Amino acid sequence: MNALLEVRDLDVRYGARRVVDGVSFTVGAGEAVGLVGPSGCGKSTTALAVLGLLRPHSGSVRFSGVELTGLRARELRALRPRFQPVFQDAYGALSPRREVRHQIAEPLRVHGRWRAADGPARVDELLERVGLSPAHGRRLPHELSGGQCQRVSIARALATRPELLVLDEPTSALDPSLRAGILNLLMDLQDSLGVGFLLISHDHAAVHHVGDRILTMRDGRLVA
Ligand SMILES: Nc1ncnc2c1ncn2[C@@H]1O[C@H](COP(=O)(O)OP(=O)(O)OP(=O)(O)O)[C@@H](O)[C@H]1O
Repeated sequence: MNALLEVRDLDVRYGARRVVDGVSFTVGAGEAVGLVGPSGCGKSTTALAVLGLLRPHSGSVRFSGVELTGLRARELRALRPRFQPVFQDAYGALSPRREVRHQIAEPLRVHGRWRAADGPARVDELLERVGLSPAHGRRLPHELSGGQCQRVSIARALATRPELLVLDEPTSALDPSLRAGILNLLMDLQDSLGVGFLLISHDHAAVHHVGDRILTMRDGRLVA
């Protein structure tokens, strides 16, 4: 399997404090890799560095062979359609006053891929892909459940047909009854779209459910 994402000797510090210490791992094309560990061990910081949203002190993050550390914002933006984040607080990540179909379309507009002729059908297809219907697209976020909001976030992340999703605690804000639905959706998307995942969670059961491979982090280091 080709390494889609290759992280080598990642070292991230907040001021003098080293929070990620020599972390190395890969995610292959279409592979689901789980990153687990207790609260505060550095998982979210690793995710931010992988997404290019936080500059590491040292180390390398390569996506599809391209070194992300030190890229200019414009260069990173050009790659962004290929790897997309999904965060824990799906409701907070959505604008409260816009119908969700417009929010799903947003990455297409931002990256110049929106076409009036087939854009709306593409949004409906994305809604169905995540287990919602086109009618859900006409709702505002507060008219959806937490699980449905997370599905909208995932649909939006999929709009540009990314090869990798970086999901940081995507089920932690949800009722246990809704968690399994989202985890099953992720496995279904991996099968049907071939999209790879880096799935970050403190919930071992969730990550074991979905991950082809599990990385365990403690105090900023990978321990297994
Ligand atoms: N912006 C920041 N400035 C300073 N310290 C930070 C910052 N963000 C996180 N930290 C600290 O870095 C450490 C790692 O945080 P991080 O959020 O990466 O851990 P985590 O494993 O994702 O935990 P959680 O699941 O609780 O978010 C924690 O001790 C945290 O308090």
